[in-house]
Amino acid sequence: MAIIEVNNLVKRYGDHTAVNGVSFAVEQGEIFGILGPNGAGKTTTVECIEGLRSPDGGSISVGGIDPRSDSRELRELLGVQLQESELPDKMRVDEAMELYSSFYRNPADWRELIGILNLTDKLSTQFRRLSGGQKQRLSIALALLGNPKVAVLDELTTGLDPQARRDAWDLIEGIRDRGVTIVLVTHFMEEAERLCDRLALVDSGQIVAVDTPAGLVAKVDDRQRIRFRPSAPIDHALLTALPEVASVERAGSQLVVTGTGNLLLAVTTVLARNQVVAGDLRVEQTSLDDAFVALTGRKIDA
Ligand SMILES: Nc1ncnc2c1ncn2[C@@H]1O[C@H](COP(=O)(O)OP(=O)(O)OP(=O)(O)O)[C@@H](O)[C@H]1O
Repeated sequence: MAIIEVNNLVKRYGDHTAVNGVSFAVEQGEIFGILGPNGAGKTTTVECIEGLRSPDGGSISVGGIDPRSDSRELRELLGVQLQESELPDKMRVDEAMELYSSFYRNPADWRELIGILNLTDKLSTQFRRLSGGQKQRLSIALALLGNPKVAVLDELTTGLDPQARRDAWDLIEGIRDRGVTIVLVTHFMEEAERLCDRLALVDSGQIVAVDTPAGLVAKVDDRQRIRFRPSAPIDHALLTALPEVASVERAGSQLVVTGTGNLLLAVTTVLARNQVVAGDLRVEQTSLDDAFVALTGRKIDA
């Protein structure tokens, strides 16, 4: 069952159309990713879902509610991550949790949330003294305070170090396991691939594709890549002559052969026939990164 439905959403800033006819549905209980490069219209789309911006066209339903016409009901249903600048520097963690709890009819037990988010020993710490990862965790705690059915997390892990990012991923999976539907805005491929049940790829205000990470990769092609270090020089023409091979490139001392079908068997047979041994051989499947490039014609700069 869809908990969020976005139909033909249009949002303009002056004569710039930031979101241009976007439609998708988020199913209850999933982690739904919105992935795209800077300026693609991701934040504008979720701000319309959050009722923070008025669409110029199309319709949005969150649990049957129109975000613009019923903001009070929406607040009980939808948890929104605060931006860093929205918390006073000198406010302590426990003060922030108390204050924001008072905004909800049926707030969650904030001490339990703080425990889950591993911030119990920071209760009397001022916001400005928290690390980047701790600030992010606090913003997630605040987003979950109202026991929302849906949490919108925008660029949650930007600016975090790799370990803090992985911790945040575990946390998000834990929240989903508690039954919360999550809309995750990101421009990190690895994050999208690891976390999202389904993904909308967005580029220049439009949806390019919506599918599971594996489905997006399969949409593009079944191309494979083989990397190896040849034990002796091999004439590239011997490999490019194979019907399975699309290209052969040199990368330092390695050869990278791209192709389809039973590429591995075809390539290793030619190598063996020419007394060449393939050292450090690796077979790489198409990644979400490759899929994005194939579908949009450009790379996401992450
Ligand atoms: N308040 C605003 N006024 C004018 N233009 C805006 C405003 N907010 C966003 N834009 C423009 O609309 C486009 C989409 O911006 P948006 O922030 O939605 O993209 P995004 O995909 O979230 O990118 P980012 O990852 O950089 O946040 C961009 O070209 C941006 O410059």
